Amino acid sequence: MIRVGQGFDVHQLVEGRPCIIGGVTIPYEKGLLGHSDADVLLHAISDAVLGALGLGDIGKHFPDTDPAFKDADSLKLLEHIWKLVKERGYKLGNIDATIIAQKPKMAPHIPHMVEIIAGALEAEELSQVNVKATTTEWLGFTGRGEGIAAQSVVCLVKVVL
Ligand SMILES: Nc1ccn([C@@H]2O[C@H](COP(=O)(O)O)[C@@H](O)[C@H]2O)c(=O)n1
Ligand SMILES: C[C@@]1(CO)OP(=O)(O)OP(=O)(O)OC[C@H]1O
Repeated sequence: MIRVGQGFDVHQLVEGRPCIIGGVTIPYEKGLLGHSDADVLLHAISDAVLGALGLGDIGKHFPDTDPAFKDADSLKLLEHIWKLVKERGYKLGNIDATIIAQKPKMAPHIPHMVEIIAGALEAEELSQVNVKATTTEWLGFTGRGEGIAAQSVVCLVKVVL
């Protein structure tokens, strides 16, 4: 039995915030705005995982009106979601994700993001986690550097005992 989910998220780029993407703090003049640490990639992955199991979305589990999640570490939120996956008897098949950003350059940071995500989702091998980046060729809100988007697809596999 396999289950598939997809996730999409956007956060605004502003001055005075850290730029945390995929659990990695990327040196950049701006950072992502949100109630949590605004890790747009981990949010897209969280939504994909929740979607695969029919468990709603990240806002349902961690409301942005709840002070408990102010400046929350999105890796911790993903780890909590992963417990729900394991409780239901699933493990990671594979995950594919795309960061949509004109700047900063993601490529040097992607191997570190993959390691972090693979750790949180208890991947058996790093090839189960793929992270990509693309610009939008200066077009739209991402192209103008107003924000960063991310999307993800995840496949979960039922553990056979
Ligand atoms: N923020 C980004 C965007 C892109 N990359 C890498 O550059 C390649 C070319 O991007 P295009 O949008 O021109 O297709 C892309 O395949 C990524 O490897 C990046 O590192 N950071
Ligand atoms: C993560 C949460 C909760 O702190 O806040 P944000 O950082 O605003 O992120 P978003 O992707 O808008 O939705 C989920 C929120 O409930």
